[in-house]
Amino acid sequence: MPEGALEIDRVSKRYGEVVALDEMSLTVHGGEMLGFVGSNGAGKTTTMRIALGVLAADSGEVRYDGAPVDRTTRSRIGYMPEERGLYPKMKVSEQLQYLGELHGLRRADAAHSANRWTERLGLAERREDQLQKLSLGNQQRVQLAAALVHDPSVLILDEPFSGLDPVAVEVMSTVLREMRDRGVPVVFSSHQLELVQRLCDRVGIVRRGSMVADGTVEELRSSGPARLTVHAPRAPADWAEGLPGVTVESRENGRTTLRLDDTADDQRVLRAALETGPVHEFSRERPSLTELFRDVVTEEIDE
Ligand SMILES: Nc1ncnc2c1ncn2[C@@H]1O[C@H](COP(=O)(O)OP(=O)(O)OP(=O)(O)O)[C@@H](O)[C@H]1O
Repeated sequence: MPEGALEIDRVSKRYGEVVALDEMSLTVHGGEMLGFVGSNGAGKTTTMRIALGVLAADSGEVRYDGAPVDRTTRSRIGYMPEERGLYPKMKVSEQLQYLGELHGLRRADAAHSANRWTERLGLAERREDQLQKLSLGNQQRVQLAAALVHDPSVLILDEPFSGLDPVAVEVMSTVLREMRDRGVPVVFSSHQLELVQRLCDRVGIVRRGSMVADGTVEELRSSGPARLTVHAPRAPADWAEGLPGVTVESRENGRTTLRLDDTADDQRVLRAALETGPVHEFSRERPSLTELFRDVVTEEIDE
């Protein structure tokens, strides 16, 4: 059972004047699924391509199981590129078998694995079709099969869920969870934050080529600002103004939504609300991953 971690250690990369990665670091442990999120151009694809070795870093190191990734370990990686790089005119099963052999499987094992994955991913009926005759969603399933056909020890997937229908999303999610449960480190990029929040053990948020937040969804959520909803129907409009660490986000029908930073004291807020009359609701919520992400992106725009 594969158990090694994939480590990306202070990797930097420039394209001419453009700094694509600036000391990017991330670790995915065996048996862990990491969601890699960030705005367009933040550096996700560049990181993954460097991890796979199709692109060279200017500095930094990529390790698997403690050792720098070399040709042998590279062949143990299953990769799903963003620009789906399969042969349009080749038949599905031939293509998968060929890729399996390219990764070192014997012909019979590659054929067996190609059959197994096409069956598993609902492509059994399409094995003899040219890839280009398949719908885009089915082509994507073939791409996943191509990443899996050699039974990889590491899985790196660039936006594997984009453009998939809900059934295909479930198939993809189940397969990725299974790989994770078998001890494989799984990392995928996505802009579908609810899906990332639901599936991933850990999330890394990347901004301008560096990791700016990394942790379990719960850790990230508890590190972000809390939100408080207070229903005090008799409170005047300005009741929460001037409370330290508190920003009023909205107010509607006597219900005020407040954002609390680390210096805010929620009990002081409660006392201030009670001074205005009855308080029917006082509930504290942590931000969703979408809100955290928006905060990071907003900071980027503000700078
Ligand atoms: N071949 C290239 N030549 C020049 N600049 C590039 C090249 N590839 C990427 N870049 C630049 O590097 C930066 C990082 O791009 P990258 O594709 O890694 O981002 P990303 O996070 O994957 O974005 P997206 O979510 O849009 O896929 C961007 O500024 C991009 O314009």
